[in-house]
Amino acid sequence: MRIAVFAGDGIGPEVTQQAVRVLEALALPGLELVEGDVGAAAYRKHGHPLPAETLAIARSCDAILFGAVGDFDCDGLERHLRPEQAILGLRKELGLFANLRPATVFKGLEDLTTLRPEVAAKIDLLIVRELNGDVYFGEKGVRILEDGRRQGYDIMSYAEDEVRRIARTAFTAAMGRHKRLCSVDKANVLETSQLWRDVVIEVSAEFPEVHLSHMYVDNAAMQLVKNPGQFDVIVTGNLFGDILSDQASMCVGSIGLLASASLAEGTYGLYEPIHGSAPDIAGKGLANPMATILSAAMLLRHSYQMEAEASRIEAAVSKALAQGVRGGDLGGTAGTREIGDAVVAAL
Ligand SMILES: NC(=O)C1=CN([C@@H]2O[C@H](COP(=O)(O)OP(=O)(O)OC[C@H]3O[C@@H](n4cnc5c(N)ncnc54)[C@H](O)[C@@H]3O)[C@@H](O)[C@H]2O)C=CC1
Ligand SMILES: CC(C)CC(=O)C(=O)O
Ligand SMILES: [Mg+2]
Repeated sequence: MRIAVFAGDGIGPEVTQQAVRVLEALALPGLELVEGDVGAAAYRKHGHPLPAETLAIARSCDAILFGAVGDFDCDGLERHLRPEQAILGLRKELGLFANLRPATVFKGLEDLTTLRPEVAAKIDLLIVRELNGDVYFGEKGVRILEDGRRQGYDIMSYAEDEVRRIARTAFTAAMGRHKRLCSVDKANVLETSQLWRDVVIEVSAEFPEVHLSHMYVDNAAMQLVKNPGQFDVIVTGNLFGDILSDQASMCVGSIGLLASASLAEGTYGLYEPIHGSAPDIAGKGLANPMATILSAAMLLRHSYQMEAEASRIEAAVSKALAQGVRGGDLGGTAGTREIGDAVVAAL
């Protein structure tokens, strides 16, 4: 088992350290962890947020455990040197096109979400976000118009094969759950979304057992708060999925709880919390590492088919929460290390 560990910036190293402790506590046979530099930390050391050495480590491993990148001090750098290019670059270079972001309410947290407990309690959804295309990877820049005004632009596009493969991932995920798939787009305004919708409908013919519905993204944002229990699997593009998953995190309690898997074809994957580097709390030992710990569980499940070990980690997180171990993000006082201790003890 050879796993790359890219901790990154801000709270990245703090939360990753706790996830590594949990992996080590499982005494997995042949576990080898290989650290690499990403983000602002890598830029300062190597002059690039995703150095060739880091990419080589990634390619030499079976999976990546990723913390977070981002540092407001780097916001003035040219875009290709900004810390966020590390995660975008890894996703693109490694063909990590399918981002799975599950959101469920842990027992005992129903009162701690921003929704009414009876609304939150029904949440058990999976957001399947396309990760290699959309406006994030289109041509972009700032140009000068004829009248001298500056104009920023980012091209949104999806090719049909890109939609087809993420749709298949989402339908397959729905088959393993409650067989309901909601495709979220903005087809009433965007041509990219109309093609998205047409292709998702084409792919649905391969999955006759799955009930497919469509929803505009603005309505989806509203429905996630009004009645999130209606969703089983949501499939959507890169930008909409990014936004909706942060929103879903608060529907279940905190962004410090949401894990993710970014998968390529096959078993290779990158696993990271959905949150960023949280500069406002970095270095203070306040970050909730549970999202990263749960990402390590997803790593064992998806890249190594270690279902028992993955479930063991998830049960330990659940137990720690049930025992009342709560970070500041959930209104508690437990620090990053203390939460890590509690999860390790609950394994
Ligand atoms: N995959 C990645 O590496 C991502 C990187 N970023 C980057 O992170 C930096 C900060 O971005 P923000 O928009 O502030 O998003 P953020 O997710 O880092 O933080 C948003 C808010 O949530 C809180 N928060 C996040 N994770 C938490 C945790 N584990 N425990 C407790 N509280 C937590 C933060 O303190 C902050 O108040 C930026 O440079 C951004 O580009 C943002 C999202 C993803
Ligand atoms: C920092 C970005 C590149 C992406 C992001 O916010 C995310 O993937 O959740
Ligand atoms: Mg995000």
